[in-house]
Amino acid sequence: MRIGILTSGGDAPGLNAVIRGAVFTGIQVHNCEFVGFRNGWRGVVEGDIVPLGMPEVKGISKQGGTILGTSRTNPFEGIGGVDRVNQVMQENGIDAMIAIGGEGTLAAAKRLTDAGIRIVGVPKTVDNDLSATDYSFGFDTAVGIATDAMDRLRTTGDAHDRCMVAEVMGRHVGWIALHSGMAAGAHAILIPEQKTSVDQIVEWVTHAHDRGRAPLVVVAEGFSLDTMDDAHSERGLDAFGRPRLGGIGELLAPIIEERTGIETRATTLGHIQRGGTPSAFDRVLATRLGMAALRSVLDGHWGRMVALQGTEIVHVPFEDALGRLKTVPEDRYLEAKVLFG
Ligand SMILES: Nc1ncnc2c1ncn2[C@@H]1O[C@H](COP(=O)(O)OP(=O)(O)O)[C@@H](O)[C@H]1O
Ligand SMILES: O=P(O)(O)OC[C@H]1O[C@](O)(COP(=O)(O)O)[C@@H](O)[C@@H]1O
Ligand SMILES: [Mg+2]
Repeated sequence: MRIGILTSGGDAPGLNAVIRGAVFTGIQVHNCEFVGFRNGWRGVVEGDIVPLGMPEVKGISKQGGTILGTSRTNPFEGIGGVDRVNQVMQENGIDAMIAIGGEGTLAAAKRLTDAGIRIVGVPKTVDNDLSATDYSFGFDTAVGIATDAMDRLRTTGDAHDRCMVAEVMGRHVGWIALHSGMAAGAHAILIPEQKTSVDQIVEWVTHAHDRGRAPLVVVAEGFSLDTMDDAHSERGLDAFGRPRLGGIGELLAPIIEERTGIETRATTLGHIQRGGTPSAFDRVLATRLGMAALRSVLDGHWGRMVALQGTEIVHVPFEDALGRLKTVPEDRYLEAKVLFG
């Protein structure tokens, strides 16, 4: 069998380990052949294909980014569409595809599978917001990087007796903020799921400071104060019409400083959280997902994605991952909240 692999959407540490897991098992155990589509669906639509054999995947599971490149191209736009995808697959002798990507990638994969194209999905999200998988690769790495950054912010905060605000990723959900904030002993964790007042934040910061602490406030980029309708966005829309988030930490810092009288600094971690080498956990998870995706292809599980449930890798229909975000449940937030202030 000849299988095409693509990575689509924002990158996440572990993409290369998924590719290696699938290619290694496919070639060594099942006599499959592979090609890579370059830059996500764009490579599918444009027929931009590269060889993908053992030499290409050697040693890549520890590499960040994706050896295939990625994009946010919609395969139904421009010259794309079902007929074009079928044509490129036929011309290149490709029997099936493994699509690694986020909700949009899987939505595209579902539409193509509904039209008869043979696709298996692998969920990708650094924010950990896809339903039907307990964790996605990249999330553990991002939490590790954010926690390390907060440990560092705490020592400089202590030295100057300052309040430090750390802004982390999390467009719609606060998983990275919740986990890294808990790990680093934050005095307040602000997430998109829980609108919060300035008064409440000021109370937590003041209380921590009164106990002799340099307060650490962790805020997800998608967080809104209770007075805001939408997440803070001051840099317009991206090429796909989504508001560019970022800057809520910088917005909060002067408010906290003015209201508490404690000197306050904000740091935005940004794409550092997505770059570089994946954690051991993410390498193992991603490798297992890649291997399972290959098994799903061999078993003909079209229209399904592999997922982690508990400690098992299972496969679920694309629709189970679509349309419903995996948000931080109230009880997980309340559990963390006990530690605030
Ligand atoms: N219903 C859809 N059909 C086809 N393509 C889609 C659909 N929804 C989104 N996409 C495409 O998938 C791209 C990648 O999105 P996604 O996989 O969610 O990555 P990310 O979450 O990192 O942005 C989107 O930018 C868009 O072009
Ligand atoms: O800068 P980019 O590539 O547009 O992406 C930024 C967005 O991607 C994210 O990192 C989410 O990525 P995931 O889709 O992997 O969860 C958000 O936290 C952030 O808003
Ligand atoms: Mg996403």
